[in-house]
Amino acid sequence: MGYAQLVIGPAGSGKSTYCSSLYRHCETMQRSIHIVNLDPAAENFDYPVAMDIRELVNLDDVMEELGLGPNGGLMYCMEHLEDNLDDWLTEELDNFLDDDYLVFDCPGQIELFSHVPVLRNFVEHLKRKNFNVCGVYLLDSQFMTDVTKFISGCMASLSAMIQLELPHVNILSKMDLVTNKKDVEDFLNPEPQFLLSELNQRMAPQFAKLNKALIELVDGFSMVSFVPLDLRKERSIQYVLAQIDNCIQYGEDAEVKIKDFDPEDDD
Ligand SMILES: Nc1nc2c(ncn2[C@@H]2O[C@H](COP(=O)(O)OP(=O)(O)OP(=O)(O)O)[C@@H](O)[C@H]2O)c(=O)[nH]1
Ligand SMILES: [Mg+2]
Repeated sequence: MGYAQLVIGPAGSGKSTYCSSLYRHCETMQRSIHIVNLDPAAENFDYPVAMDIRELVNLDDVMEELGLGPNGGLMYCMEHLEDNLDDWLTEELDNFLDDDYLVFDCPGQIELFSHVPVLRNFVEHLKRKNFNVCGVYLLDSQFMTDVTKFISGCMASLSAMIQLELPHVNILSKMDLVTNKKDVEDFLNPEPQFLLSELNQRMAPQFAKLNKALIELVDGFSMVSFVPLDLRKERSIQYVLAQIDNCIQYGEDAEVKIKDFDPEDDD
């Protein structure tokens, strides 16, 4: 049984930064973790890249040869990945051990969840290869200070959740940039009733019924829950990781390994 996180979320939400911080955290904890780059447009990495989509397909070549722009080119690359699940991906996964923990750093294009089944098929492939997979959805805390942005963030996360049908953890990234913690705390675990009244205040009266339906939808999918992440704090990274590990039932085997270490060596 392998373990995997699929790190998704809008462009610039902090996915790659999260991956590199997670890598460093696990290094300190003497815990083995492998970060995979699934973004054909990525150029600089702060983590050792254990597997790289750019070895399969090159975005610059695709754009030049097919006359595509950056987004069309990226979609082509991802569809190329989808066509190569059975050969390229299977071969690459063979390089890992049975109980390895992989973290997939994905591109941020929203089309990947709304238009094409590539990530869904990618996940299905991982499951067939015996991976326990968790969707880790990052949202930038900068955009979480009022109810309309909160709802639109929830809807984007929900669309990923519905497409992928994975255990799903929502993360509020870049908490170090939040000056007024109270503004954001309102949205970490809000009461549906609070959201509805905020939304009704913001929008014209004719939207009242729609607002109610939206809040019920988001609440019904248990979406209204975000784990804050402050990368400056080891504790915060540890907490987020524990939530995700719990989702993919990573732990029992790991405990055996931790016992192999001499606790005296740790501090
Ligand atoms: N202050 C702060 N900045 C962050 C944090 N995480 C990411 N950033 C910054 O936000 C920008 C985008 O971060 P990335 O990690 O590249 O975001 P991404 O989601 O991988 O972006 P794409 O791959 O383009 O979709 C960069 O300038 C980062 O330095 C954080 O926790 N705190
Ligand atoms: Mg990135």
